[in-house]
Amino acid sequence: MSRLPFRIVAGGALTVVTLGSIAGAYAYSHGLGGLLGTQPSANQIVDGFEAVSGKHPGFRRNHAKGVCVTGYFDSNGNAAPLSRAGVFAAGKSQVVGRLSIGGGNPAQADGASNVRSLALRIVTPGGGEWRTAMNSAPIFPVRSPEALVEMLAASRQAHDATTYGGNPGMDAFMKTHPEAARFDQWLRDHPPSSGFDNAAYYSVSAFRLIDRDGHAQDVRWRVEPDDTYTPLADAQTHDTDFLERGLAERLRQGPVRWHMVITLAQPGDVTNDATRQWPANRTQIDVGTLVVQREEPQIDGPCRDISFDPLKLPDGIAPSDDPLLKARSAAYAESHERRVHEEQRYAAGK
Ligand code: HEM
Repeated sequence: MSRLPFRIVAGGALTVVTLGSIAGAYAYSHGLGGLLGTQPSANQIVDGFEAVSGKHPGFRRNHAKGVCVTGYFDSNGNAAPLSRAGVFAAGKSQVVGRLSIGGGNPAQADGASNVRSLALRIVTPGGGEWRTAMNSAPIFPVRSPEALVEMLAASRQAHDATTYGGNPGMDAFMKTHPEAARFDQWLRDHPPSSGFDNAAYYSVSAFRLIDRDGHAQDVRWRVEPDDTYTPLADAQTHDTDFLERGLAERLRQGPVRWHMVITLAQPGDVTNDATRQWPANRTQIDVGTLVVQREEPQIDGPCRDISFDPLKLPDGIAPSDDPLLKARSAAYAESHERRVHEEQRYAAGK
């Protein structure tokens, strides 16, 4: 699904433009599960991505366009009292990551994307492993997989409507899901960054840190760039591939750094609703520095076969009750299964 025609046809209907963009990134089909109000299966979800974006063998079914990165995470030890995970002990852990844009089309134009993403696999010297996939928006448009199914069905109608005029599906969705307006407003207030290097990336969902005595603290995390945020320039909106090119140019000057910051929830803060941010006065702890030293094409780079499953967590980090997490884990596994099989068939000449 190309987002550019959608933007043009949608014209002044900014709500539809921005939601249409994220819907492109998280598209489901009209799966039976969604229609019946039950959890959609991973198969239905991934079939849905293919229905919206077309089938692109060997590529991720969402966030298909991206680049592999490598480097390390240098923990300063500040989170060690809160979590027994080895990654938070002071010292360095290896990182293989991926920077991407949403959507299932690997040839999508960068200029049409208003959300950037960063996925990390962090492996400690002791072998503990933490995977996280983050977006440049701190909230998500919907709070449940069922609502996501509805939104994506609506976005599909809106996409079809680019050909036939009007967007009744998305208008109807916005009426029944007013929570999605928060995400829409956030995108309007925060133009996308001019590069991969100068965006912040957020866990969106809440997680729990578990200390050595078994005490749990609800948290969210983000990485804040050392590079100064600048908004996308007008000329970039017409540029298909500036993100990877810009990152390669930036890395020629030296490593790119982000500070990892953990936000501590207070009792009563909701942990099962990714459409809501916590109040701004919550305690924030800088827990270390993410350093990206190198980028490589995803086609044969070290991130190619990794599934950045948000539930692949080390001892000391646990999931929250956010219902998006299980749906994501299942869908990422199904997408991974399909693309790795396709690679194998291609390699075998079948
Ligand atoms: C129920 C909600 C969601 C579903 C069904 C979903 C689905 C998917 C799928 C199928 C992939 C491709 C996985 C692969 O082939 O390895 C993917 C990638 C990704 N998703 Fe989601 N997603 C959801 C929510 C989110 C949220 C809330 C975030 C932000 C925190 C997010 C961030 C990402 C990122 C960064 C990637 C790219 C990972 C990589 O580089 O391999 N997703 N998503």
